[in-house]
Amino acid sequence: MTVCEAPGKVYLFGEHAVVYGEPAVPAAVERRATVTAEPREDDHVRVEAEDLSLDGFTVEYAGGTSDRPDVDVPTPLVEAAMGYVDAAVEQARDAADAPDAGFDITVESDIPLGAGLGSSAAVVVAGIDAATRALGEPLDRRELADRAYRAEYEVQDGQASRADTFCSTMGGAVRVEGDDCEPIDAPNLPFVVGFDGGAGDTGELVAGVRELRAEHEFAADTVESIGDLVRAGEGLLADANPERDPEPALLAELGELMDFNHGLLAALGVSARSLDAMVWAARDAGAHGAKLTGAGGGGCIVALDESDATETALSFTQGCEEAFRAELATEGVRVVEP
Ligand SMILES: Nc1ncnc2c1ncn2[C@@H]1O[C@H](COP(=O)(O)OP(=O)(O)O)[C@@H](O)[C@H]1O
Ligand SMILES: C[C@@](O)(CCOP(=O)(O)O)CC(=O)O
Ligand SMILES: [Mg+2]
Repeated sequence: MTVCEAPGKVYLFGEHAVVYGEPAVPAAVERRATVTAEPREDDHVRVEAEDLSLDGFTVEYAGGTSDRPDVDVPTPLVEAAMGYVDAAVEQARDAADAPDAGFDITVESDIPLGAGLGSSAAVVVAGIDAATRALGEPLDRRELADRAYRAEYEVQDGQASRADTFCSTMGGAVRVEGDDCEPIDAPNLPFVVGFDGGAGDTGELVAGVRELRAEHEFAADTVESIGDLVRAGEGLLADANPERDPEPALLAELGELMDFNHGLLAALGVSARSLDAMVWAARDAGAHGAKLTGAGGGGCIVALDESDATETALSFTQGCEEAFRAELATEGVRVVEP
């Protein structure tokens, strides 16, 4: 039995625009998906996903065709859920040159689903790592990140960047621009997350931006402007001392860029009333800046605040179901049981 866990992430800046080749800076946070992989005698894959609905469910299938789950879960949820685990298993089989390998897989996660914290990437990264290790063919981190990206790319119909999967694999803050992915030295930023209890459909939201961008030059310009602000943000991070707590002036400047980034994402149609409400609650509470994180449509916002004011204000904000401090996960994917 092999167990691996991989972190979720917040976007400091650059989601959506990163899909079109602009740079983005996500940072891994200490909320993890844990995947257990146990090789089987046959070629079946049995998946237990405890967190996918109130009751969780178990599904067993061979060669990618899902049987009925054990409990009553709507089929689209099962299909949506199985997509990522299925793609991770396929990548592991391919990497280990074991096309008929079967597994018992268990997924547990404290990353809210579809909320912009990269639960899909964490499940795929931990899944491929656990399954390849279970077959005695561990991958180095770069290859693991690459295979995890390919899995997300497939499930999201060719609409995925390398940002989430690279960040979850490496941990810490990273910079992604097209195929170019590098860890960056960043100071420990005081992230506060607000979660509206809901989710957005990543594929649909990405497709919406794609259409807007194709239709209007000003939407394409908006995407480019996001790239410009990411470059400005990177410059600020590069000048900061990663060993020290960030200076108030740095937080103020990063916060201003986050506010700007949220405005541009809202212009691209991916915010939501609940996300805007949480962003404003954070700003009113004195956060340096706040923005939605991830695909949007519902889910999470991220704010910068070293005091407790934002977390407290969010916890009293109508529409915010959970507010928490998100510590930087300096370690990416890791082995819990070899
Ligand atoms: N605990 C889990 N168990 C199984 N699958 C999961 C789990 N968490 C996330 N997933 C998969 O990831 C999908 C959500 O990914 P996505 O829509 O990209 O949102 P995000 O990555 O922002 O959380 C879920 O529909 C499911 O397929
Ligand atoms: C919108 C996007 O930039 C980020 C999606 O993040 P999440 O899956 O919502 O956590 C898509 C991508 O980069 O693949
Ligand atoms: Mg995702």
